[in-house]
Amino acid sequence: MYKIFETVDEVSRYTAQRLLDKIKALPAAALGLATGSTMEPVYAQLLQYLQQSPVDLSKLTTFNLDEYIGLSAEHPQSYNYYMYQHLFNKLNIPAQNVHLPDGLTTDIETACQTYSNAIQALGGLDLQLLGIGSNGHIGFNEPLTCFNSRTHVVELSEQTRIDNGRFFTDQSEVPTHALTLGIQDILEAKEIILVATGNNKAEIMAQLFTSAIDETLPASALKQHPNFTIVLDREAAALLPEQALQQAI
Ligand SMILES: N[C@@H]1[C@@H](O)[C@H](O)[C@@H](COP(=O)(O)O)O[C@@H]1O
Repeated sequence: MYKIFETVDEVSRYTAQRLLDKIKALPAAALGLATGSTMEPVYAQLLQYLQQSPVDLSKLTTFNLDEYIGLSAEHPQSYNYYMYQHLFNKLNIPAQNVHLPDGLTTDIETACQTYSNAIQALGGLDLQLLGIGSNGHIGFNEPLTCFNSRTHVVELSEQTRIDNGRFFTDQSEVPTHALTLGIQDILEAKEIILVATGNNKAEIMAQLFTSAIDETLPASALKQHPNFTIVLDREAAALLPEQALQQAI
C-alpha cells in the first residue's frame, strides 16, 4: 500500500501515529526501529504524541536494525548514540527491553545469532520501521544480500559510504562494515512500514515500484509481504509512474 503526503511533516505524523497505534493496541509489542535522517522527524513527532498523552511503555521491546562495526555506543555517529539522543533518553522503556546490535562485539557470529534468536523467541517483530538507502538497501542489507539472511556482517558499498559520509567529518571515518538484521528477519515482521522523503529518494522509489522481486534490489523483498506500507512525501514520490499514484491512498 502506498501513502503519499505533500510534506515531511505529514509523513512523520502519519508514521508516528501508526507506531503509537501499535503500542496502544499491543503494549508488549516488539518494535523494529530504524535510524537515518528520515526517522528524526518521525521520532520527534512520536515523542510529542507521547508527551501530549502518555502511554505505558514498560512492556514494550525494541530492536534496532543495524550498527556500524567499530563504533562504540558513545560515538556520536553510532546508531546506538542516535537512538538514545532521538528517542530512548526521552522515553521510559526499561533498559533491558532495548536491543541494539553491538558494534564493538568481539564474537560477531554469536552476537548475530543471539540477536536474531531473541527476535524469533518473541515470535518475530510486531512492526518493523524502515528507511531506504539510495541503492535500495534496507537496514544495511546491500544489493545482492540473500533474502533468507539473518543478522549478519556486511561490507558497506561505496555508494552507502558516500551517502552516509555526510554525518562524519571526513569520508575516511565512515566505517567499512556494519551489523544488520537480515532480510528474512525483516520479512518475518508482522507489519512493515518503509518511509522515504526528499528528492534523493525519488529514483530508488520509482525503481522499487517497477522492479521484480530480486536480490539486486534488497527492498524489493518487501513486495511479497502481506502487510507492507510505503510512506512517501511528494518529492520522494515524484518519479513514480501514474499507475502507482492511482494506487496511493
Ligand atoms: N543503515 C541506514 C538505513 O537503515 C537507512 O534506511 C538509510 C537511509 O538513511 P536516511 O534516512 O538518512 O536517508 O541509511 C542508513 O544506511
